[in-house]
Amino acid sequence: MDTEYIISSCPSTLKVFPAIFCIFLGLFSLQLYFRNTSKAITYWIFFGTIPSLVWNSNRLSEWFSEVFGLLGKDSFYLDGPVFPKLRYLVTCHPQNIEYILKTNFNNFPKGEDFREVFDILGDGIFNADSDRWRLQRKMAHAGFASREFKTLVSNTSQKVVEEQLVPFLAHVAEQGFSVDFQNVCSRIAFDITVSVIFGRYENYLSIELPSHELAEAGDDAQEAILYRHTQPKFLWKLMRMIGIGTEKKLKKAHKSAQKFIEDYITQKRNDLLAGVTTYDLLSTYIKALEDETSVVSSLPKKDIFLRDEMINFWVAGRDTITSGLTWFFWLVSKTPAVETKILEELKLVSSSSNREQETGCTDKWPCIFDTEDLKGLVYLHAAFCESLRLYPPLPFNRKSVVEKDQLPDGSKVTPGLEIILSFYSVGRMPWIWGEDCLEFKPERWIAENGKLITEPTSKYFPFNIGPRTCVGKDISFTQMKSVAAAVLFNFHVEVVKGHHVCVKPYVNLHMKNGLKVNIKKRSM
Ligand code: HEM
Repeated sequence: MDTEYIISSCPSTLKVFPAIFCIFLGLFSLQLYFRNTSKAITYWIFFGTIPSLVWNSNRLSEWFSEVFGLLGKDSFYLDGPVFPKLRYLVTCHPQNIEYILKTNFNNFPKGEDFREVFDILGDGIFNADSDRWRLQRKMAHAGFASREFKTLVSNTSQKVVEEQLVPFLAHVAEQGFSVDFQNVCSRIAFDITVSVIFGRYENYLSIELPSHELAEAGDDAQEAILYRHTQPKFLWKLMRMIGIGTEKKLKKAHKSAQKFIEDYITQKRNDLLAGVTTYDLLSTYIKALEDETSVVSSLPKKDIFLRDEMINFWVAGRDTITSGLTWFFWLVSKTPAVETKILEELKLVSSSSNREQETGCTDKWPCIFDTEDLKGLVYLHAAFCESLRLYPPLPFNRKSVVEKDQLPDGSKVTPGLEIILSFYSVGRMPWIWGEDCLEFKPERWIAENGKLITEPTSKYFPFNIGPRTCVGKDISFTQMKSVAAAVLFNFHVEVVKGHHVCVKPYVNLHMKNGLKVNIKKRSM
């Protein structure tokens, strides 16, 4: 074919080419449509499953569970628009999850997409992969495992519960008005988290229900990040470039959070220079970064690292504890048999002879439990394991793929595909947890000898598993048990009749309408 011919036939080529392209696109989409459409999930011509994804974006966790249930299997693909190509594998298959998070961990990093969506976490541990992550993990592990830090966690939880939570609830009980318990949990989680990370008491839970710029920045950021999860990348990037909508809100929230944390860091440096001894995470990190023998001393841009790491810890702690507590109280309030057993256990601990001598707890109101008491609360611990199974604060995790691989259930994964691990759905499949999987049964976690069962970890992922297991798992139980023991023993929490509980579209699993409750004082 000579050049002259090509030029002379150009106008008709220009007409024919789009037509050929459209026919190809149509055939390809039809093939996709006929191959995949089922009752469980609709594949649309040209758009794949993206319309279904967008349609269900405000109830992703529930939608995934419905699709798994209808398909009767633990994995399915979500195909994006034909052009550009987007593909997800959604799975709740326990062996797949174990393979991705543990057995072949190195093949499934967080990846670039994760970092883009969560860019506000900067250089922090959640966004890190490979060697950089290993270094940060080592550092975090050392901080969380220290005896002094664990003591600080117990003391601060007890202090915040005694000085803020109990007086606040006593006030609500006296006034007789109803209160949004999710808001109470969010405020107490904020105060507890800020106290262990920054060594500060912000009194965000107090009778006046004050506003707090850092807490509000966190809420705004969550909303915008969820939007990024459910919209095509080009759309939110365009919004970010122009500075409109949720992206505008996110930018403001990010700046505000950074400024707040930078101020905390400056004040902490001054305290340390003045010789104040503290064991909160911020102090530990400042000291380590200044110590030339420390593993993190070689890190570049130390100030940015310090700020971003603290933002990561704060985000990691606050919203998970809020979610863990709120769903727990709701489940307990609607399961009186469980509440009775928790109270019996608390009564036993509160009236143990040693304790009575030390605190005289049975005679006085309110009764606050300390770390030693909490260790003995097996049934309460089991109740938390069970509520986290049904309502994991982080309902899913995302992973990318480095090399072509096949998962234990036979699903094929290739680079470019994103894998969504649906922790929420794992706890809700009858073939994984039994026909009674939707029932709240702490007994699932207690062996015949009365000890806690740890075996179901092969199908239990609320804290992740493998090398990236949550570093805050132990402190979470201390904090949540400390709050739950004090609240249940001293108050009766009753959900307002007719209040509708449903899941909020958020990165963390929160309640859309909050949790409206009435509080009454309880004397045991
Ligand atoms: C009920 C409470 C909690 C739950 C259910 C929970 C759950 C999780 C999950 C699922 C992950 C993995 C996330 C991912 O890979 O993207 C994680 C990681 C992490 N969690 Fe938690 N978390 C809780 C509380 C906390 C607390 C209180 C802290 C600290 C203040 C904390 C600190 C972290 C950190 C630093 C990581 C990152 C670990 C890494 O990437 O190596 N978590 N958590």
